[in-house]
Amino acid sequence: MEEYHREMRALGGRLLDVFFTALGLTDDQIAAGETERKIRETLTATIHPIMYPRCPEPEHAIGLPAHTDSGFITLIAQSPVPGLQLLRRGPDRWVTVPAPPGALMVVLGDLFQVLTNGRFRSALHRAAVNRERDRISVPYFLGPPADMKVAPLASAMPPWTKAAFRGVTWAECMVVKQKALAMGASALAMVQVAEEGEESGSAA
Ligand SMILES: O=C(O)CCC(=O)C(=O)O
Ligand SMILES: [Fe+2]
Repeated sequence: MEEYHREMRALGGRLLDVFFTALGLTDDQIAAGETERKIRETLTATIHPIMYPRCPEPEHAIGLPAHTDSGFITLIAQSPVPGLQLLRRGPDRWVTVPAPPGALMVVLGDLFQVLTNGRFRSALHRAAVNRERDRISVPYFLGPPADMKVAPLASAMPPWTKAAFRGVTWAECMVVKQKALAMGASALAMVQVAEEGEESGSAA
């Protein structure tokens, strides 16, 4: 288990660097960037295995309702039974993710959207059940320590853009999410910085 943690955390760190590179940062900037380094070095992980039993009426059931994850990156290992679905936009439709043996699914979470000032978006996903086979999914949630404030990275914002989100901790993000759920609102909209002339998106 310790080895799994070590390897998955290291993979998470490497993926963060891949995304930082995609944002336009050079290797030197990634190595020298204090926030980038802090984020990589303090990554915390939670494993939350789920077993979805086969279901006689899958069309009337859902394994896990539509949601976005709250952390930075989720790495999902799953039994070779498809069930994870992603919402594809325009036209909106649920797409089932293939489940080849040994593959890991990478899902971006809300705090990664905040960190990259919306340049990478958290993915709305859900889990369906099926009639024939049980399915096991082992999501590995990577995020910041619960009390670290995550705000848009300066390196993710070209000089002419403003921060679209205020700083928020993972713990606060979960509270905002519960509030959003109760109000039928979007959690990210609640931590969004209002444009001039707009009402504030504060959760308070
Ligand atoms: O069943 C799955 O693969 C998805 C699990 C998931 O999205 C979650 O636990 O947040
Ligand atoms: Fe999820």
